[in-house]
Amino acid sequence: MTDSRIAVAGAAGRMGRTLVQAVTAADGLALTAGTERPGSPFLGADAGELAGVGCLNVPIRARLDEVTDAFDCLIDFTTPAGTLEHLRSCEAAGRSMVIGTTGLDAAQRQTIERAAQRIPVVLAPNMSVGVNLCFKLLEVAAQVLGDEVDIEILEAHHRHKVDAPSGTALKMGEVIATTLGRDLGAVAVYGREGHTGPRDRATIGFATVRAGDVVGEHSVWFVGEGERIEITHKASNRMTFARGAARAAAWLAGRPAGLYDMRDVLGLNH
Ligand SMILES: NC(=O)C1=CN([C@@H]2O[C@H](COP(=O)(O)OP(=O)(O)OC[C@H]3O[C@@H](n4cnc5c(N)ncnc54)[C@H](O)[C@@H]3O)[C@@H](O)[C@H]2O)C=CC1
Ligand SMILES: O=C(O)C1=N[C@H](C(=O)O)C[C@H](O)C1
Repeated sequence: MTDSRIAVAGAAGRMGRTLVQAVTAADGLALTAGTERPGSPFLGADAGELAGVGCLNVPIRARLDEVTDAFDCLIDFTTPAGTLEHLRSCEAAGRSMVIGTTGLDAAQRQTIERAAQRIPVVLAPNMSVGVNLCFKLLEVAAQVLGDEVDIEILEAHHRHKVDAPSGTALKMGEVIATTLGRDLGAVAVYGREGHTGPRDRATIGFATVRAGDVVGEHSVWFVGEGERIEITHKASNRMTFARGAARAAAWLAGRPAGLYDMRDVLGLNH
C-alpha cells in the first residue's frame, strides 16, 4: 500500500514542528507539504530540518492552494482564520482534513460542518488518547453523580496560549452538560469576582491558568457533601497530541465525507 501524503499547516509552530516529527515517524504516512503564514521568516525552510528530523525536501510554502496536488490529508493546528482558509482549499480540491485548532466560534464550526458534507474532517480540541478517555469517564461520573454535586472545570496552559477557556475544557463542559440535560451556554460561569452570591448547583464553572511552559492540564471536580471526585489529565509533552493527529490522518484514508472526532478515530463513540 502507498503512504498517505500528509501536509502540515503552520509547520513552524509549536504543534506544527511536533506534527512533522509524528508524521515522519508514523507507518503509512509521508510528509509531502508544509505551509506557514504569509510573511513568516520560515518560508522556504525545509520542514524536516526545522522539526529536527533531517532534510525531507519539503520546503515550507505560504499558500496551501498552490500545493493541493501534493497531499491527500491536511493536518491543521494554526488559528481559526487560517483553518477556515485552508478548509476552503481542501474542500475545492477534495482533500481530507484533521483540525486541531481551538478558539473556533459557532459560525466557524458551522462552516466546518458544511464543508464536511463534501470532504472527510476530523475535528477535535484534544487529540490525546487520555483526554478522549476522560470524556468517557466524565459521562459516567455525570450520570452517577447527577445533580448531587457542584461541577468545576480547571485548566492550565503555557503563557503563549491565546484562547480561553481551552477547547478541551469547553468540550468537557459540553460532554457534562449534555449528559445532565443542561445547556452549556446557559449554565457556564467563566470566572468569578466580587460579591457573587452563593453558588447555583446547575452552573458549571471554568477556571483558567496561563503560566510559563505548562503543556496542558485539565481537571474536573465533582464536589458533594463530604467527598470530592477529581478527573484529571496532564499532558507532559506535545507528542501525545501529534501522535493522535497522525493516527486520525491515517484513519481518514478512504473514509466518506463526514464530520468525525477523536472518539470516532479511537472507537470510543459506541
Ligand atoms: N487539538 C489538539 O490536540 C491541540 C490543539 N492545539 C491548538 O493548536 C493551535 C496551534 O497551537 P500552537 O502550535 O501552540 O500555536 P503556534 O502559534 O506555536 O503555531 C501556530 C502556527 O500556525 C501558523 N499560522 C498562522 N496562520 C497561518 C496560516 N494562515 N497559514 C499557515 N500557517 C499559519 C503560525 O505562524 C504558527 O507558526 C491552537 O489553536 C491550539 O489551541 C494545540 C495543542 C493540541
Ligand atoms: O494551546 C495548547 O497548547 C493546547 N490547546 C488545546 C486546547 O485548547 O484544549 C489542547 C491542549 O490542551 C493544548
